[in-house]
Amino acid sequence: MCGIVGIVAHSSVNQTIYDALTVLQHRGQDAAGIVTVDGEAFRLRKANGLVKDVFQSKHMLRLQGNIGIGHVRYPTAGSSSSSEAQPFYVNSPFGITLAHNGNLTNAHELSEQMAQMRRHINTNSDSELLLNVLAHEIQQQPGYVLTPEQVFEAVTKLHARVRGAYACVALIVGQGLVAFRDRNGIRPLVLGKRSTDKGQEYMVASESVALDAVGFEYIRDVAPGEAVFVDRDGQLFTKQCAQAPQLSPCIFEFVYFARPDSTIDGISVYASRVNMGRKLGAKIAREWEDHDIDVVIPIPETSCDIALQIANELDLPYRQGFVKNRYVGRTFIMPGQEERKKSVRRKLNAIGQEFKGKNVLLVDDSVVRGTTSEQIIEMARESGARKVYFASAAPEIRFPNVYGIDMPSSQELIAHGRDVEEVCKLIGADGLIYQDLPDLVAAVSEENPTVSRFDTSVFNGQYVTQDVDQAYLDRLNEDRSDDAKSKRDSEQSSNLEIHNVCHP
Ligand SMILES: O=P(O)(O)OC[C@H]1O[C@H](OP(=O)(O)OP(=O)(O)O)[C@H](O)[C@@H]1O
Ligand SMILES: NC(=O)CC[C@H](N)C(=O)O
Ligand SMILES: [Mg+2]
Repeated sequence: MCGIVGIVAHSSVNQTIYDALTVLQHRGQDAAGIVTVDGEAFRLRKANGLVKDVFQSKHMLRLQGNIGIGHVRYPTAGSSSSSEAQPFYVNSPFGITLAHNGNLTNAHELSEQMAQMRRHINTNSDSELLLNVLAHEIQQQPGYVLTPEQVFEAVTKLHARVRGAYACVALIVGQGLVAFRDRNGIRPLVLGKRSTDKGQEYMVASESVALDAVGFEYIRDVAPGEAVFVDRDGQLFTKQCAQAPQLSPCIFEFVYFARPDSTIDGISVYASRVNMGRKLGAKIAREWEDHDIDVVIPIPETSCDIALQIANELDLPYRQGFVKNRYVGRTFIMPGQEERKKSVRRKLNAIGQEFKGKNVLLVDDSVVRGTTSEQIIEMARESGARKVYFASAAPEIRFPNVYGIDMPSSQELIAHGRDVEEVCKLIGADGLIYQDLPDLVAAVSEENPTVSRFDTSVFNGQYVTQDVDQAYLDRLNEDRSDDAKSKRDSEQSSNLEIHNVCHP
């Protein structure tokens, strides 16, 4: 996952974009970048690292301008090299820079098309390809000033070429800011506004929490397939640019990725997690009628709201048995398995008295590779737990994700090719229970019944773009499994970092 933000304001945007990125940090910890337009020049700062480390005062001072975009990255294509940090830039037409959340499923095809159009792509990032497709389509529009209709036509043509998941924001020098969401609306994107003495200001962001943090008012979610254009005079234009759009948001945003205080497509992430807890609690009461659980303990941080509701359902005490080190980030979105493994014990520590002599039910939002559950169960036993049961608010994850979550290889998923008993044994639990998929879908859609379809591919292998076949998944596995990545990243450490934009 990645986080994106774009702002058109009447005063400097550098600090506001920075602040918005800090509340989107949970979507990507690998790299961060901001581009502003200062007169006719782009100002860019991007590098590997967290927002607080990438931007020092000297960079902020150079990021002048009233219009800008930002990105936090969690790589799902290409490498982790800083040269693939975003936003990406092309100098023609006008000068365009783009930030992308998602993952394209026809990158190979696009790469061939770009070569035929004699457009040079310097990295393996699908986002660089997407920018070049946009640049190509804008290039086809005549004149020196782009009309909103021309921008929308370019996005319409882009939708016709590009497949997969993409929520994007782009700046076009001298023209304005354009943002768009793929025809399935797989990744989230919201639009907000702020009134000032000088007039209206607009902002787009991955999650509504970013609007809240910087004092923008939520207008609405960008619709699937829709494009938003804020021109150089600050006027807002919107248009549906895709054929047969159908909202199908990624359900994993609600399970894990998004912050609980965000609302996505009219669904409160927090409320959906409470519902997940209610439904899973009911299943535990039903299937483990004679259970001997003494206490419910969450695995911080994402599962806390879910576990509290399970405790309520089962009429059991809820205890914070693990303390989270607030200075360690999210484990699952770390780049390699070694790092992820080490991070669990650095991040979580048990409070002995909550475990000693007790039968505990540990609750997590999901079990993906099993990195967390395996170690956490071991820690609970080391702390004296008598029995350790485990509940997952998401069903078994058995299929790769191709839309912006780095789960490229089914072999790395602990539930792939295994039944619940086998997984239970592997993670070392005394009992394991998963949420059922219809219950998960109901938990989320209850909050907005107008959203009837979700991408649930990691659970059932049904990909909403309908273009993902075994050959694609095999190639993904070859390109991006943990082994392939570590080999490639070490080979590419000397990747040329070409940033032909004013760089503070
Ligand atoms: O089975 P695994 O491969 O370990 O992945 C699943 C775990 O990873 C995530 O936690 P993470 O530490 O990333 O973030 P959190 O603090 O938001 O829970 C998620 O909440 C699970 O705890
Ligand atoms: N997680 C994402 O949204 C990743 C965006 C893009 N595919 C990249 O790898 O940079
Ligand atoms: Mg977690």
